[in-house]
Amino acid sequence: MTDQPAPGLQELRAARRKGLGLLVWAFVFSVFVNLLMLTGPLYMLQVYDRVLTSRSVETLVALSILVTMLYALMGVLDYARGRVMARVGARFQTALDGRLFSATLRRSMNPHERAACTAVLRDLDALQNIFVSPVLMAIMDMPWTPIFIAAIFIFHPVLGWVSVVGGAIIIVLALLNQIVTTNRVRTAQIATQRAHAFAEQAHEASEVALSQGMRDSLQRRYKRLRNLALQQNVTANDWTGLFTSATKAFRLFLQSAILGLGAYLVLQGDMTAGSMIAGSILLGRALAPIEQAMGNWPVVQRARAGWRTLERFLAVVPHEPERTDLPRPEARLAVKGLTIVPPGTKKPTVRNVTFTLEPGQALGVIGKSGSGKSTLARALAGYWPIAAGEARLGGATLDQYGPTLGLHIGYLPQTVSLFAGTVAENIRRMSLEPDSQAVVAAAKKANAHEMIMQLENGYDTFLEGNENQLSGGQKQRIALARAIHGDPTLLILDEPNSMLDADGSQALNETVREFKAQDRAVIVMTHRPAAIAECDLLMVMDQGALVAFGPRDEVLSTVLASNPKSARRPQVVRPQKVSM
Ligand SMILES: Nc1ncnc2c1ncn2[C@@H]1O[C@H](COP(=O)(O)OP(=O)(O)OP(=O)(O)O)[C@@H](O)[C@H]1O
Repeated sequence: MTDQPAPGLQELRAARRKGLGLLVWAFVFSVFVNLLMLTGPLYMLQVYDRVLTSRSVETLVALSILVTMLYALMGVLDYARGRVMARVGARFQTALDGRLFSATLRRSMNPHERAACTAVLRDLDALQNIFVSPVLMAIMDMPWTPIFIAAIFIFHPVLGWVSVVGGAIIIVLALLNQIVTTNRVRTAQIATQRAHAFAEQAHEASEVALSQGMRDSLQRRYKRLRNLALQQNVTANDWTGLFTSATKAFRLFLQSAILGLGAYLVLQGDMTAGSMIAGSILLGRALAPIEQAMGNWPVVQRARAGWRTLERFLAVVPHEPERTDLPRPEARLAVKGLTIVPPGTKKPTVRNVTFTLEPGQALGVIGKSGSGKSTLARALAGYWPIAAGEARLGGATLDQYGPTLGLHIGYLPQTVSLFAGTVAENIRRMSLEPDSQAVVAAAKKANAHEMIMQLENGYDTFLEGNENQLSGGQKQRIALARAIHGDPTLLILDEPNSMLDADGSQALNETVREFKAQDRAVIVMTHRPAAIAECDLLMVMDQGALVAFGPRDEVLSTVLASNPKSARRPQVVRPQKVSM
């Protein structure tokens, strides 16, 4: 825990350091690759000044064999450098993948942040991408630019100075490129992300989109977003392209200018023809990294923007504190003054709720739509944070269990989500360790076993996430089996029979009965009378407050049976253990 870097910038730097050893190797390869870049100019120099003057074929052959070998070596080293850089990127990505996934998962509980969470994962890709793009290698080659230009000075000082001025103009173009395009590229990226997010949302809601005649409207909205993104991308590309082309043309011109100037100096007898050709080639090599970096500048800008976003994102998601594993708790739930504020909002939707649930009891929670039942379920399942008050399971607060809370609580949310995987994998909560016995036992308790056996491949039927071949009731039964899997101490079921038929409902009640018999506890949030058949206690909620609590029949008769609308006045019946 103590050796963990601080969230945010320190984490990113620590991830970058993971590849430092390899980066040193890439740099060493770069040194040799750049030295070998001198092969071409030196060959020219020798051919023009030695071979052509001596007319020696043997020298030409010997030089050519040497050059072939040197180029082959350069190719090998350049390839090795590329391989090493790809691995540097892989190390960086691996160092952050797990932490980022867990951080985005935690932030996803706030619906306003979900799109940003997906975007952050893409930011990591953009950062990893820079290691495999040619731009980083071009940056590694840049320190050689002044060395190559210095070598041109050896041929002739005039050529050297022309190269310096030419190089300076190219650097000014590169800086201008950055100044002019940075904001434009960023705006274009944001617009593109918005269009992608909209498309994803539309795909998820394809059922309603296609059945409610929304296709054209959605398509028009998508096209509007795409056109906006396209316009901005085209503008950004135009500017980048302008600078890239200007640089390329100027570099080619400069090479020819050096050649022309060199020819003049040769005519004046100030230098040899070989130096003239070698100088021109050397200038090309000196300026190539700048040109290459400019051509790939959008990759750098994207990565820089990604780095900043990741830094900000990780800084606000602390590391999960390491917790001492607590033993399996007793099914005693003590809730005191519980107030819950949904993530991303400020107003509590459940206020000051107090109650106790003993082992062997089942509690039904009823109330009008929007009264706070699901909010309570989410907080008790450890999904939403508790704003005030506390909830203790077996004497420990929920957060003291850390991630192991899920082992002790089985939670069936109101909206069922299944993952891409087999039925068995879904029931065993996507664990990588198969445990067929526990899976089948959970499915049997959830009355899902027979239904699963009817599927094409039984427990090994592959489900495509939420959009799969199952009916609503079938999904609910599999999700119930997932909640029961691992024999949790407390079972929290939010509208568990909203999609079940009479048999399913009956089986659910049997499961609740079995849980109670094993001295565990169950909480059922529901609108349906059938779901509270096994409940000993009943809680009535209204506008986020507990308005009645006590033995089921007492609460039903005193609060609801008389006048459901009067349920606003608290009529709390003291909790007590109901004899069974
Ligand atoms: N993610 C959220 N962000 C902000 N407010 C929310 C969120 N989810 C629910 N609420 C608000 O919390 C209140 C209680 O909602 P909740 O879903 O807990 O009610 P419920 O009793 O379960 O309703 P239903 O019976 O319709 O499922 C509502 O006013 C709702 O608008």
